[in-house]
Amino acid sequence: MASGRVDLDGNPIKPITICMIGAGGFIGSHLCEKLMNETPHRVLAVDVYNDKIKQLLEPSGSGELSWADRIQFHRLNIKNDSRLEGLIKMADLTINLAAICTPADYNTRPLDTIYSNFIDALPVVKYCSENSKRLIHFSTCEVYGKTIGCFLPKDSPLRQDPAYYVLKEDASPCIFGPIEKQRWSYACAKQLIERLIYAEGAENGLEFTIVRPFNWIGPRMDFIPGIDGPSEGVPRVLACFSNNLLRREPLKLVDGGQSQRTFIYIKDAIEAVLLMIENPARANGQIFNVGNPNNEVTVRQLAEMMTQVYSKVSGESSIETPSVDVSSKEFYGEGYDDSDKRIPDMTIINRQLGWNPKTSLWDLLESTLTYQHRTYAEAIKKAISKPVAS
Ligand SMILES: NC(=O)c1ccc[n+]([C@@H]2O[C@H](COP(=O)([O-])OP(=O)(O)OC[C@H]3O[C@@H](n4cnc5c(N)ncnc54)[C@H](O)[C@@H]3O)[C@@H](O)[C@H]2O)c1
Ligand SMILES: O=c1ccn([C@@H]2O[C@H](COP(=O)(O)OP(=O)(O)O[C@H]3OC[C@](O)(CO)[C@H]3O)[C@@H](O)[C@H]2O)c(=O)[nH]1
Repeated sequence: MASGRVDLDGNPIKPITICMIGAGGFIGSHLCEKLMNETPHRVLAVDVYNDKIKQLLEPSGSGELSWADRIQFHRLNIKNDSRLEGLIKMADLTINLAAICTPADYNTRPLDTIYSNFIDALPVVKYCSENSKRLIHFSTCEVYGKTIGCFLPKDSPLRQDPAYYVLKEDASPCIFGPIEKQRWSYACAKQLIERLIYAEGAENGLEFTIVRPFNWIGPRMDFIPGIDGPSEGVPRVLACFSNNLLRREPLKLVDGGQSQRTFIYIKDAIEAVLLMIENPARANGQIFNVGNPNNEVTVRQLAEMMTQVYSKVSGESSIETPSVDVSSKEFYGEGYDDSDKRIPDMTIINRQLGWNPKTSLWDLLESTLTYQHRTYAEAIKKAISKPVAS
């Protein structure tokens, strides 16, 4: 059955079945929503949790794109579940999103991080290769590590030259710190699984696409400590800063907030993934940076912008001391290190898929912080007003 939709080359797009591993996470939940709302594809959603896709698992309305029979949740841990191979065999395409991917874990739980990002991904690659199934694997921009430019003297004019900092899939080196900086356990595991997938493509004909996300952010990212996640948990920066703003606490700037990041709105990024899904001839064998080079800020600037935007969407004035500096050792513990700057080169994704990001940092923060405020402000107020047990 054709869906009436056409790919970038004008060919009809046939509905397919996708085995999505890690479908219950931040990116997975947005991808499931997009696939259910805008395409006729079926999803076998695999995860240990489903809270973020609950709305899709309820019976849906009628109509052409009704998702009632098109999404099926399979609660399983891919570490140790023999059902995985069967699900991959039932699908035309597997998308692997499952991973430990919060920096607070990389230096404190390096073994879990390496197992999750390398060892646990091995059977997925093997089953896809042995059963001639297409694989879209989620890697990370962290595989680039640090820029070449950061090793130049602080006053070197070459630091301004894009050749020293723009990150290119087919040219940039992967530069990690020493082994005792366990921060790099994640990047290194992701790099090795990329190399394995690439080798399966070269030697055994695996049809693969590797995605390197550059700080995708938006609603449903991670958790708010003490509300829908552990009180002592440390999520990624969007949720850390959201939590501080909701609780009217200063935002914590690690090592002065000098690191630079480019942030992309999750909805822009999901458009790119859908193009990969529906244009296999253009996406197979490729490694894609997916980010927004126009949205670069230092973490300090991000904190300032989030503070302003949150004031606007919540109607609350900001606190007297909006941010404080904290050392990385204090915040993350021993073995933390950081990527200095992350600007994605967009040549390959532009050439293959004609994709470009659209949403400015201000606009994406406005919609995301509106969501954070609506979702969490009341719960935080209640939690704060509860008397502490003596
Ligand atoms: N969000 C970003 O900006 C970003 C940036 C770089 C890379 N990535 C990569 O994209 C992928 C998805 O990231 P995310 O932000 O959605 O993270 P997430 O933590 O929200 O989602 C990961 C999901 O995988 C599930 N999972 C983990 N281990 C599992 C297992 N053994 N069995 C079954 N399910 C398991 C988790 O329960 C979770 O729902 C990850 O591979 C991550 O490394 C994301
Ligand atoms: O309260 C905080 C929390 C963090 N920081 C600093 O912000 C920078 C970004 O941190 P974060 O978003 O948590 O993570 P990274 O960008 O370093 O790494 C992610 O990038 C992609 C991915 O692979 C998956 O999402 C992941 O590894 C950083 O400099 C922190 O130190 C802060 O100042 N205050």
